[in-house]
Amino acid sequence: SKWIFKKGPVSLNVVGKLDVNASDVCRSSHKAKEFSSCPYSELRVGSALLTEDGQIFSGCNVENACFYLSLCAERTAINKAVSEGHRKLKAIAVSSDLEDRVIPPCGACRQVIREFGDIPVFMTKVDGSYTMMTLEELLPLSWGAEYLRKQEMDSPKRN
Ligand SMILES: O=c1ccn([C@H]2C[C@H](O)[C@@H](CO)O2)c(=O)[nH]1
Ligand SMILES: [Zn+2]
Repeated sequence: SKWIFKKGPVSLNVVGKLDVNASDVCRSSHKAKEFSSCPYSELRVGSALLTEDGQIFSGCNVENACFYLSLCAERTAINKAVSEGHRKLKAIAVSSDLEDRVIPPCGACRQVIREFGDIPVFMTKVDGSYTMMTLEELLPLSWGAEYLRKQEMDSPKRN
C-alpha cells in the first residue's frame, strides 16, 4: 500500500479501545477532497468519519461567493451521517493537500464534533501519516448538551 500510517503522539489507547481502523477513515478523508468546491481558498479539504455500526461517511469543503457561508469538510461529513440516522460516531479524519503539515479542524467544527462525542480526530498529511488527538484534547472544558439537562450534569452522557 502506498499509505504509510504513523502513530499519533497522544492518547493512542483511545484508538485501541474504540477499535477504530484509522487507515480506512484517513484514506476516505483524502479521497473526499476530490469534490471539494474551493474556488476562493483553493484549499481542498476532505473529511471522513466512522459510525458506530461501521459505516464511513465523507465530505468536502463547499465554499460560497458570500465567504462566510462556506462549509468545512468535517461539518459536511457530519451532517451527511446525522441526516441519514447515524449519530453515534467513533472517529473523524481531516485531510488536505498540504505536504508538510496536518490539517486541524477549525473551532466551529470542534464544537460540532463535540456534540457527537469525545472521539479521536485524525489530522492527516498527504503521505498518509497523521496526528491523532481526542476531541477533549482539541476542545477542553467545552460546552455541551449536558449543561442544558440537569440529569445529564449528574451523570454526563455525551452521545
Ligand atoms: O479543518 C478545516 C479547515 C479548513 N477548511 C476549509 C474551509 C474553507 O473552505 C477553506 C479555507 O479555510 O478550508 C475545512 O474544510 N476544514
Ligand atoms: Zn471547520
